[in-house]
Amino acid sequence: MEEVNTYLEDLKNTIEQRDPNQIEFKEAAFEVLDNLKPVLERHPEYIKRNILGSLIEPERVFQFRIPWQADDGSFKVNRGFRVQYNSTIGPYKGGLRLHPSVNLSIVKFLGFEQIFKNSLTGLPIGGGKGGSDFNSKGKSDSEIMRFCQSFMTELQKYIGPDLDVPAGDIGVGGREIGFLYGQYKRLNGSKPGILTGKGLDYGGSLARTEATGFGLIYYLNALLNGQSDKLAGKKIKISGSGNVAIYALQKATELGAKVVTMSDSDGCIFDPNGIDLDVIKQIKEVERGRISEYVKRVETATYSLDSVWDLDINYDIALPCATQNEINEKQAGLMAVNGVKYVAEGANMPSTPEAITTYKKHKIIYAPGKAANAGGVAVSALEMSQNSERLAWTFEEVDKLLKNIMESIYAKSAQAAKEYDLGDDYQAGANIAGFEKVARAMYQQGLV
Ligand SMILES: NC(=O)c1ccc[n+]([C@@H]2O[C@H](COP(=O)([O-])OP(=O)(O)OC[C@H]3O[C@@H](n4cnc5c(N)ncnc54)[C@H](O)[C@@H]3O)[C@@H](O)[C@H]2O)c1
Repeated sequence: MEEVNTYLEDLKNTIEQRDPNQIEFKEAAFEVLDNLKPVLERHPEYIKRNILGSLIEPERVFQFRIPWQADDGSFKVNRGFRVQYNSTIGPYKGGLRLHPSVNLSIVKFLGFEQIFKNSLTGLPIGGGKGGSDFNSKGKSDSEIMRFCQSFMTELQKYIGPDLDVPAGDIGVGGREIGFLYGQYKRLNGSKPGILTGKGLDYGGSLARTEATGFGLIYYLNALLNGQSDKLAGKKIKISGSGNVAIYALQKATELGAKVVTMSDSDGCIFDPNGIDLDVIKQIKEVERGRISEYVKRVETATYSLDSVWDLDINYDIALPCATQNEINEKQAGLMAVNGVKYVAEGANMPSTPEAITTYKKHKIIYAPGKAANAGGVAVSALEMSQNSERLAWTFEEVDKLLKNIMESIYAKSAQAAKEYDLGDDYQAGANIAGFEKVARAMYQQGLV
């Protein structure tokens, strides 16, 4: 016990000394370290081999500049990253994020989370992440294309179908993946296995677009079943209106729940009758407009500049699907007042540590992103399988596998929580179940 505490404290001090300013990375790493205490008590050999010392340090980090030309002829320069975090159980796998907030701390936190998430899927994929501080808002298609071409001109030196396979994340959807793939192909020839989230016409998988949102709802459904509860009739708040949010809305509505809010970085909408999927898809996927447009088309809805999480209404389930640290302690407290029973994260780390403590205090059941949003990377791995086979599976085949994977992630997390006597703590359950596979593999591979 004493040995475990000392070991974990030493690791935290190491992180603090090496990267004192990496706030998001420290938040993600400290959470995992705290949750792994009981595992280390059972497995002193992991301390002896310093498995966690290796796990917290990325195998490799690339940082580079991305010069590109704007439509007005001016020369711009952004900063690009790729963190190859851990390849113990397979090639590095994880998305690329384009957002002005992107820095090394954010890419490292996402890459670190990805190790456990990918392990939980049961598929042979390691953890990685990348991105740039490029702001897509207001950019023309040509500017996006020139930026993506320049990004890939550097990134292509570090990736490969059996080495590191990036995908989309915030700011990187089908359009960006198309431009990135096109540039990769110009430089290296046709290799569909180099990226996932590709268009269906050039090696993409059916159901990849829907995967994270659908997967979130499949996980939630399994969680509710485990509590002898059901999704039909539940009132849900969703934040965000991007890829994850839209397909979570679709599947939740199909299964009989009512989603009453969505948002973007400007504000949020509230529609007591349930958000209209077709209107959202038209605004966000076709017109690439702002969410405020919704109230011009749907009479029953209202728009406000507040965060979704400050809206004082009664509801049952919170699905944060926008960005990291979007829910603070006060907003988590409001959830308890509003009668929320479950929080399942579509986004990565959307709840601050204080918010998570508040959920637990009020017995709100909490499903962390690394388990609940693993559907995207799971179908990305299925896209890699299809690319290797030179085959394309049907939507139904992929969707069925996705559902099985999400149910098994819930079952693994619940089983780990039970095994370590942690009750309904699915956060610790996910961290432990994700870690155990990677730790066993690292142990078998020796000094890695
Ligand atoms: N796309 C995937 O397959 C996938 C998989 C796993 C996890 N995620 C995570 O899900 C989250 C959303 O990703 P996405 O792919 O839907 O991105 P996206 O770019 O399609 O959508 C992001 C959404 O969040 C909103 N948003 C961004 N910052 C905000 C803020 N500060 N306040 C309110 N809204 C804000 C944007 O307006 C947009 O609606 C991210 O945390 C991402 O890492 C995505």
